[in-house]
Order: sequence, then C-alpha cells, then structure tokens
Amino acid sequence: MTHYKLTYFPIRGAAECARQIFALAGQEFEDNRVPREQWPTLKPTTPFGQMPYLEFDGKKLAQSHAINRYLARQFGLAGATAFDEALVDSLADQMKDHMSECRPYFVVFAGFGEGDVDKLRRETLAPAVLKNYGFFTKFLKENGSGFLVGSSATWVDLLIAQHTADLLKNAPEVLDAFPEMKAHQQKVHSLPNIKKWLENRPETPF
Ligand SMILES: N[C@@H](CCC(=O)N[C@@H](CS)C(=O)NCC(=O)O)C(=O)O
Repeated sequence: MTHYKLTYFPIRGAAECARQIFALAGQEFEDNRVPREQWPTLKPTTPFGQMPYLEFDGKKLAQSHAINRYLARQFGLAGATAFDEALVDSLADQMKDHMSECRPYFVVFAGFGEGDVDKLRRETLAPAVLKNYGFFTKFLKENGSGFLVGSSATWVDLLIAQHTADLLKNAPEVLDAFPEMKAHQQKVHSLPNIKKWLENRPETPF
C-alpha cells in the first residue's frame, strides 16, 4: 500500500487542505511537521526550495495546489466531470488570488512584519473578502447542493471552508454579508471525517 508523507512547517498554512483531503478520504498519511530550525538543511533537497511537498512511491511533488489536485483525483474529490474539475480548479486559483490580495494583512497578523493590523484588516482584508466571497457565494447559490461544485464535497470546499473558519475566528465582521458562506463552512466542517480531523489535529495559531 502507498505510504504518503506530507512535509510542512508545524502550522495549518499551505498544507492543511492536503491534510484534510487525506482525512476526508479516510487515507492514512505521515503528517511530517518540520521545526523552523531544521528547514535550512531540508530546503536544498526540495523541488522548488519550499514546503509543502508530498513523498510517495519514490516520488516527490511540490506546490500545494498540485498536491491537492493530485490527491483529490486519487480519492475522488476533484470533481465528477472534466468540467467540474476545471470549475474546482478555477475556484482554487481565485482563492490563491484572494490570499495574495490579503497578504499584507496576514503578514502583520502572523507577526512576520510590522504595520497597523486593524487598518490592514479594514483596508486590505475586508475589501478582498467582499469581492471574492461575493464570487464564491454566487457559485454556491447557482450550484444549489450546499457545496461549491457538484453534489458532494471537493477539495476546494475544504480549502475555502478552512479560510472561512479562520476569518470567523480572527475577523468575523468581514463575513457579515456572507451567511451562505458561513453555512457552507458549517456543512463542510460537519462531514464526519473532517469533524474528527478538526477535533484531533494539533492546535496551531494559523
Ligand atoms: N506556491 C507555493 C508556495 C509555498 C510557500 O510559500 N511555502 C513557504 C511556507 S508557506 C515556504 O516554504 N517558506 C520557506 C522558504 O521559502 O524558505 C505552494 O503553494 O506550495
């Protein structure tokens, strides 16, 4: 049987979606969380000098969305048709754009840079959420199943629901206009395997 080893820093960050794909699929994996001090030694051995990366069957795969997409295809969580897969990918890419737009806020929020976090929350985070959660809500409403694409959960539901949960914890007011996205987060995080993962995963600030 394939042994999957997912390597990343000891945070949720860019590896959490892959971890949740394993959880939802009921697939065992090695959740290798590397302390920051060990990273300089590891960095030159990775495909692009960054984490996360996934190892299995003598192979190494980097880039979080490539990992997510690969695992989702393996476990039937990528979308039911070629077009659904493409829709899922488009939402994931939009989510990546959203994270880039919010980056100045997250850098200060996470303590990696200096700045006025409240100002950034109002002037950077809130407008990005207003724009992108508007798009996501439209998909949700048009799809009608409670999931973003198709009739069951895909990896992009996991990706976006985790971000929604983080916003609800740290900046809930930015989601005031998005009750459907809050219901989506509840629905995704109530899937039994995901609920179990959330209850048992290591507690980290982000
Ligand atoms: N586009 C990449 C970005 C990966 C990335 O930014 N990784 C960061 C941690 S979130 C990293 O490895 N930083 C350490 C470094 O660059 O040396 C992905 O989505 O996997």
